[in-house]
Amino acid sequence: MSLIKSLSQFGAFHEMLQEHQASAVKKGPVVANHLLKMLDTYWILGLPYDDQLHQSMLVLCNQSIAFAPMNSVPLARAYEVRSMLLSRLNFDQNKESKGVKLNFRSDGFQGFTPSETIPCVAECVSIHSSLRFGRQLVANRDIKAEEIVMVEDGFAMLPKKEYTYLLCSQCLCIAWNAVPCSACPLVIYCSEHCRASAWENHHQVECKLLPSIYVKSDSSNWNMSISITALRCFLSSIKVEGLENVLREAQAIDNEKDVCLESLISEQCVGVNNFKSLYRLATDKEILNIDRINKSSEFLVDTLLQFSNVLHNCTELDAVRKILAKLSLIVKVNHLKYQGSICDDYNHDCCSLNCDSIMGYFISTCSSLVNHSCTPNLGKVFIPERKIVMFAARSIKKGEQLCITYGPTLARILNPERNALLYRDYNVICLCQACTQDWHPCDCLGQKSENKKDFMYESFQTLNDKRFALEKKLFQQYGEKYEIPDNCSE
Ligand SMILES: C[S@@+](CC[C@H](N)C(=O)[O-])C[C@H]1O[C@@H](n2cnc3c(N)ncnc32)[C@H](O)[C@@H]1O
Repeated sequence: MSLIKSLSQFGAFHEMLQEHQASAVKKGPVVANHLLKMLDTYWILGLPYDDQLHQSMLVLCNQSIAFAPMNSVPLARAYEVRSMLLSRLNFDQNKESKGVKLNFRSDGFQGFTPSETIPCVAECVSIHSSLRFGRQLVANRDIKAEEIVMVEDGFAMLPKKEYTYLLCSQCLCIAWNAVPCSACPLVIYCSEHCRASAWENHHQVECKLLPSIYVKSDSSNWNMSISITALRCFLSSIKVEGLENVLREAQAIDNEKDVCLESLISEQCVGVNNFKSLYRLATDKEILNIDRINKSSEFLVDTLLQFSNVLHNCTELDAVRKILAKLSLIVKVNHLKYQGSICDDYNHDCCSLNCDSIMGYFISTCSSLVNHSCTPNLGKVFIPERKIVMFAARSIKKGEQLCITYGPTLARILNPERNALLYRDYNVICLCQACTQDWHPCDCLGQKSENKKDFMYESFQTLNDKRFALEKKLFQQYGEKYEIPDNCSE
């Protein structure tokens, strides 16, 4: 099954990349038909049908939709096959879109009183800074378990490479409606609305760059997802603020003596999803690593010059290179791994997906100020409309730092592997209590440390239970109730 899965998800695409140059990665009837033929082999193989197989087939079909020219016969054929697959999956399309369209109230979340200065966090949260952890969120009063402490919109999001043709490139919900970009074959959307927003925000330019970015990623160890997310941050910033302003703001921030402190004292720059707040996320310590990604930013600038006119007449190419390198670093250190919602009857999206699976990358500015702990006191859920919600996973005392776990499964991994992963993925040398006091079984010689180990596991369990309970509550309060197909089992 895994061979078939990988074949359907990305294999066909890479096969084509090997055969063609970047310039050839474009829509065309031949490729679209080829993908549909590959899909035919599934039927011929006569594998036992189940939701997972159909899901893999759906991905291949979506690829064909993405590669088919607009208004073409192959596009119509691919949509026909898709409808058949959806009916096999028992996913009625109308029901599906209802399932992911949640009806948020305009007055926000119940029990969430926004802070006056930073509206995306609750009034019970303050921002502090310390030598040990840098910027951090701290409870300014006792917080009860399950209280919501943050509701923030994503700044940029991107599906993981293997989910390119399953998830909406704009909001990361499952792209049941498979709305292709009318120009490039490398993204798929859940709705016309997401397609239009992405086009407006970044894709109008990104669309022309993606083919050469994908080809490069195939032939190097370069972290393509980080770079594309950084590119999206850059493109949406210049869209909103203009290139000149972005260059000016970046230079001003580069000249600041203490970026962390500056962003703490400048209210405008904390908790606002704008270029300044994002660019201030890179700390001096992290910037030491910037050389490692300079090469990829050089490539991005070259690609921007070759395939777009956004840098037309720009004389400060070195400055743009630096901004892109710094944004890549910021994305690398601050991105959160996007997970779908936990499986339950209220969230259809999860029914055929592994709920632990990491499906994409998410970055926003305020969530980036939350440090990691291997015994976290906050949980987080991603909800439709590109939002993240953080909540207290247990009661929290006034003065306690608010922490999440950066990786959903990290707490189950023992040290030293856990620390190695944190360093590799987030540049974090973890100074949380569990790590500094060696709360791991290798050192569990006495009863005391054994208890601590248990506590750590328990805290992870509690976190998951709370996440589950809160998610359920949120969806019940704010999500439109809809009927679940009878055979929609986990
Ligand atoms: C997402 S940022 C969190 C905000 C950060 N403190 C700041 O001032 O920008 C991640 C960075 O915070 C620091 N950090 C986060 N969790 C940490 C931990 N458990 N121990 C030590 N440093 C941590 C590391 O420098 C890491 O690269």
